[in-house]
Amino acid sequence: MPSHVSTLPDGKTPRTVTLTRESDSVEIYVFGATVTSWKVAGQEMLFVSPKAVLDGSKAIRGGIPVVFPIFGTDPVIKLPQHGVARTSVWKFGGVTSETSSAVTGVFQLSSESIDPALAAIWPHKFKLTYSVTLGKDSLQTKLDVENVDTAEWSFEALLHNYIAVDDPSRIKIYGLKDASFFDKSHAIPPSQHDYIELNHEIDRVHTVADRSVPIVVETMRSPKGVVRVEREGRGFDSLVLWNPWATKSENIVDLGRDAWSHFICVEPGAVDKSKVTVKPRETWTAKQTIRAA
Ligand SMILES: O=P(O)(O)OC[C@H]1O[C@@H](O)[C@H](O)[C@@H](O)[C@@H]1O
Repeated sequence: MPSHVSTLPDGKTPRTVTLTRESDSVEIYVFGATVTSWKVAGQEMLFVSPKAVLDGSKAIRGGIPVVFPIFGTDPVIKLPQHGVARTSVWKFGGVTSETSSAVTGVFQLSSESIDPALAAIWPHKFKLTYSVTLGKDSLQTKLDVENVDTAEWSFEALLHNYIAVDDPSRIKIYGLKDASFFDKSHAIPPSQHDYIELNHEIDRVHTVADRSVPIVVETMRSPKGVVRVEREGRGFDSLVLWNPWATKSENIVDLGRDAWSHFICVEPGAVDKSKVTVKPRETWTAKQTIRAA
């Protein structure tokens, strides 16, 4: 069986979907369409906080939350931080493709099914389709944003990957040498190398001109110690790096004391200067593939 759906105690409402192929698997909560586990030959590649809230009352701390239609907060659009997608219940549209090398599950969210209070703040009509494909040593997630309204609107979107690492001060991140950035934390100076190393918190929004260059993280784990994040399509021009380090993580209630030392967020997106405008009936598509080696 390529997929398994677990349900809430009523026995009917889907809670998680698990896709499997050979000894690999991916688990997705319908709450937020949040990927909460990706295992390659049994090894977990993503971080989920031991204090993550999984009952649908709060965005899940870890895995791959989907950020839409704002990134961070917006002084004009008064939506909650990172928007509505990560805290809405998505519909599982089923397994749409299964070959010997990959299996794909699809999730949908439309403006009609978000919290009416949030829809009143951001009243644009949209359809999101999120396709999760488990391949050999790879996880691909594709986001389609369709404007089903009568006027154009703008949005930000981002895939907030929490990549599991053992010690963020030992990792190296390649692929951002020529990228411009602004640093929300103003914590670390630009790297003198062709990689980024961390010894402090980081909260940086990069604009990446060349999407064909993958972001490569040497996680120093074993056996799969290299994670590549590739971006395809016209969509993801931004790349955010985030880790709150010890001091800032004290204020994050669902993170836990030392949890900051087990992840680096590597987040492809279309945010800030790369904000997107879609016309009526237009669909914007962006895709990432994460590979483990
Ligand atoms: O705590 P949240 O809402 O999940 O956000 C976590 C972080 O997400 C990052 O993408 C932002 O750049 C950070 O500024 C933010 O703190």
